[in-house]
Amino acid sequence: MANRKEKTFRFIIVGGGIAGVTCVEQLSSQIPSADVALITASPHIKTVTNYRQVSKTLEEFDVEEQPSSVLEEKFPNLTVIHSAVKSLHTRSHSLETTDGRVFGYEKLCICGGGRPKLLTQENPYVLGIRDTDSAQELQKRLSKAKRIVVVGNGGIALELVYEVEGCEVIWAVKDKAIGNTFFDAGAAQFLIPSLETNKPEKDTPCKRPRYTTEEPAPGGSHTFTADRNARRQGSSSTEAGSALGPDWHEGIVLQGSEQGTRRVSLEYQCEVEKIFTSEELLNSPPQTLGHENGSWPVYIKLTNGKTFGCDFVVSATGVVPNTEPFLHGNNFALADDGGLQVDDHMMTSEPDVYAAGDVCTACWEHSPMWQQMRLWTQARQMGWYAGRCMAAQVLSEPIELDFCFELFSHITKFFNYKVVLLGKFNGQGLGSDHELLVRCTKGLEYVKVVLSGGRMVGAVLIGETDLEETFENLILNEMDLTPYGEELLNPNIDIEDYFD
Ligand SMILES: Cc1cc2nc3c(=O)[nH]c(=O)nc-3n(C[C@H](O)[C@H](O)[C@H](O)COP(=O)(O)OP(=O)(O)OC[C@H]3O[C@@H](n4cnc5c(N)ncnc54)[C@H](O)[C@@H]3O)c2cc1C
Ligand SMILES: NC(=O)c1ccc[n+]([C@@H]2O[C@H](COP(=O)([O-])OP(=O)(O)OC[C@H]3O[C@@H](n4cnc5c(N)ncnc54)[C@H](O)[C@@H]3O)[C@@H](O)[C@H]2O)c1
Repeated sequence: MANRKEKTFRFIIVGGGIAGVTCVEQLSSQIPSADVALITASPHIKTVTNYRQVSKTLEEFDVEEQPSSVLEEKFPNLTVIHSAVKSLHTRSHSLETTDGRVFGYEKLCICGGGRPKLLTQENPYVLGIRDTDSAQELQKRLSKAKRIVVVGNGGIALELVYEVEGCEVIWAVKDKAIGNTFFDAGAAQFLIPSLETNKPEKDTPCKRPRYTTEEPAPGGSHTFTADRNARRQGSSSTEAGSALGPDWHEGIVLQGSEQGTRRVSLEYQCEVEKIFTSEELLNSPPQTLGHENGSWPVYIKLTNGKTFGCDFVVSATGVVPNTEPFLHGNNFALADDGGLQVDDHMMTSEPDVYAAGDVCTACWEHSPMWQQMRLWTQARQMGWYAGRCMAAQVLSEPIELDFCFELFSHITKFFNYKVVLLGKFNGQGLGSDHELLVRCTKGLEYVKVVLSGGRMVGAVLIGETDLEETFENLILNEMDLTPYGEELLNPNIDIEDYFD
């Protein structure tokens, strides 16, 4: 490295997202005298506000973008450096930023997050959503759009197709049902009517002790149209805000160029074959257009043979860890998903280098009820725990894997329903060695329990079920539930009293 070290810090944290900021807060509170630097490429930092511990492992909070001065005022020994890390030299314990400065560290934590795994990087009509800028770009482009195509079947796609109004949405999913990263086909079936209306239909609980689903035919499609006024009546009013947080879409207007209804057409079990610009289309065989006219700026051909013209494509196809600047010349072990492998102390394979949040992959032997998903909650938990591990090492204190990694838990909202996911909520990794109990009341709630060897190992709770704490306890206690059988989901039994 040509440049000399400007300063050596005891701790450097890279990344001003939830993982990095939480790590800084934890370290600075535990060792207030330590010199800490936060190096971040973004002008603002993300902080957790209104934190609420819902149960032993479930937590809820808001995410706010704030100026970094807020953090510096709180922690006098903290220096925030607004620049991107260009290269890391683990042997000399130093890193270089894009503005040519070099900083030394005793301990480093990489919290560089992830970036959208776009269908293609080169096409200006293909958008990804990650931060405030990309959300604002989406809002701007949407305001002039008549039709968009959303590709992907995870969190962003679920939120987007529900929120967009005044613009036709073609939603292309690889799977047989919607929301494959969070739900199975049964939950998807429960949610689908919300695309047409938000009015809850009052039915009596229908207990479905064994699980059955009706799947769309391969390559099948469905169109859902919602009445905007009906939807407004059903939804509670929300204040607009500028921060991209768990309710990121509530801070921006996702309104297309037309007034009125929401219209979502679902294309199941298909992927993207090709994306054409209108110029490229001129040079392709005439049948490529299908029933489309040639006046859209971009066209997308799906593997089910259909071609759609649209104003732009949203690629909601997951994230890739932001590892590039840190790899060259170093010897990091990478996981299959491209993340920096970390052990049960959030340490990477390089000495004195830790990692947390979306950039890392948890490679310790997980608790049977936990799995990594790239979520705000886990970014916060990992950042917090990485800070504790770094401090513990410096202070020569022992530390054990935190309890939050015992049980996977996530609380969120999809299609205006509260959604709680616990443990192996989709029977992940259980093969055929599990059974499901399902209770479903159309428009009101969907409760699914995953049982293995008579014990509850996971649950999906959609709606105001109020079951999260009891089910969390049943999973953590590993209680044999065989004697209760299907009574477990009997709506006429107050399950809390049952297990008191
Ligand atoms: C639209 C959207 C909605 C979401 N909704 C939810 C939700 O409802 N619930 C939920 O739990 N999760 C949600 N997520 C996931 C959640 O945002 C992420 O899991 C979480 O933000 C990851 O935090 P992080 O700190 O690891 O990374 P990030 O928030 O990505 O932060 C990374 C930071 O590192 C900085 N950085 C990157 N490279 C460098 C470099 N070379 N040098 C210096 N700095 C660098 C970046 O500028 C940034 O400040 C959503 C994600 C998106 C995109
Ligand atoms: N409420 C929430 O909890 C929430 C909301 C939004 C986003 N998030 C998180 O933000 C991150 C980004 O969200 P996301 O929706 O992009 O990712 P995701 O991982 O949730 O979903 C990605 C989806 O894209 C599909 N996919 C991948 N490659 C594809 C391809 N080539 N063609 C078609 N489909 C493809 C996958 O099957 C999957 O359905 C994720 O970590 C997600 O968990 C969470």
